[in-house]
Amino acid sequence: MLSVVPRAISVRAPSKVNLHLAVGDLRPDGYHELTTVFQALSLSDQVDLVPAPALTVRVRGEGARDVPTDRRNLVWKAATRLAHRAGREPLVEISIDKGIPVAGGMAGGSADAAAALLGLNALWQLDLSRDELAEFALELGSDVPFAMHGGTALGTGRGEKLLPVLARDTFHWVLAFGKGGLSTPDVFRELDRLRGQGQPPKLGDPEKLMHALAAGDPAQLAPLLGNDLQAAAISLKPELRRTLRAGITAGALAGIVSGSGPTCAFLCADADAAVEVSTELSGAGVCRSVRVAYGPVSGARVIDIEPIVKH
Ligand SMILES: C[C@@](CO)(OP(=O)(O)O)[C@H](O)COP(=O)(O)OP(=O)(O)OC[C@H]1O[C@@H](n2ccc(N)nc2=O)[C@H](O)[C@@H]1O
Ligand SMILES: Nc1ncnc2c1ncn2[C@@H]1O[C@H](COP(=O)(O)OP(=O)(O)O)[C@@H](O)[C@H]1O
Repeated sequence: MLSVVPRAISVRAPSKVNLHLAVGDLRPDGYHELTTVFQALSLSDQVDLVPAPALTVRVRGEGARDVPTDRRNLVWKAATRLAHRAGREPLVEISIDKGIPVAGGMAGGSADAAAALLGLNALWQLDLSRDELAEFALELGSDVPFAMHGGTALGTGRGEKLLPVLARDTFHWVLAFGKGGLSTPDVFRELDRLRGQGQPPKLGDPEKLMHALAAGDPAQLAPLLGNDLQAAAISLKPELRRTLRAGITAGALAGIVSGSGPTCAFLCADADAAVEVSTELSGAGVCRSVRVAYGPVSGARVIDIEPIVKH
């Protein structure tokens, strides 16, 4: 009998932007209750997995120097936990090609973790269901379940309770990467501090925003984008104000800080407008680099399997 065993697997892992990020109260477990609308974007990392004599993580690309290659890397955690569950050693080399900015509020580490879970499930032929993988995903981080899910989704709880949201057509974005990153816990802590002083006001519910998504109308969506963490990110990095202004001056419909920042995401009228905004923003000297992207795209997906056929 012939059986096909994967020799190497490549997984594409998308970034995300929070179109709406309402932060509720701090819970006893140290997390905040969220109501968020995620959109998965075409800006991605690629994660390649190949059997190896020992667990090894390699990182290249955007911000690679700032990414740990030991047990602190989320893919390392994904591999050891999945191997433990399967009763085997995590003998795999994981190579990450980063396109997503590190500590940029675009969930790059979460994307890689989701990719590793999906890729190892295939490489080790574990046959775990999406629901079983989702449990591992949440243990690795609040954003990892969405990185597996993709598309456009409403997230509640820590952001892990996901419901798909209808988004007609494709939305076009320009992303301005910040100089340096921001730590997610620091930004949540700063929001708690600002709220202790009585500001900023909290976002309402995302109902209107979801109508605009269903209509596929960027002009209708633009004024409804909102992020409770934005004030905290700006408080820690005041130069973000200039970046946000520069994107609007360059012709974007709206700009927000992506998640905990410091990446700024600008919604544009269409693909041509996004290219124009990105060119102008690149010349404005208000950020480290600029990319165009579109969404929604699917969650982490196996894009290539190199098979060994066994007799
Ligand atoms: C803010 C968001 C918005 O999508 O993304 P990023 O901007 O970081 O990408 C997420 O909530 C981040 O998710 P993720 O980066 O996976 O965070 P985790 O590792 O789970 O948590 C890191 C820390 O962030 C804070 N945290 C995170 C999620 C949450 N619902 N409440 C929190 O207070 C906690 O201090 C926690 O210890
Ligand atoms: N595979 C990974 N890619 C990027 N960062 C990682 C990874 N694994 C662990 N990290 C750590 O997680 C931190 C947050 O990274 P990242 O997911 O890129 O940002 P954010 O939480 O802002 O979306 C980084 O500073 C880095 O130390």
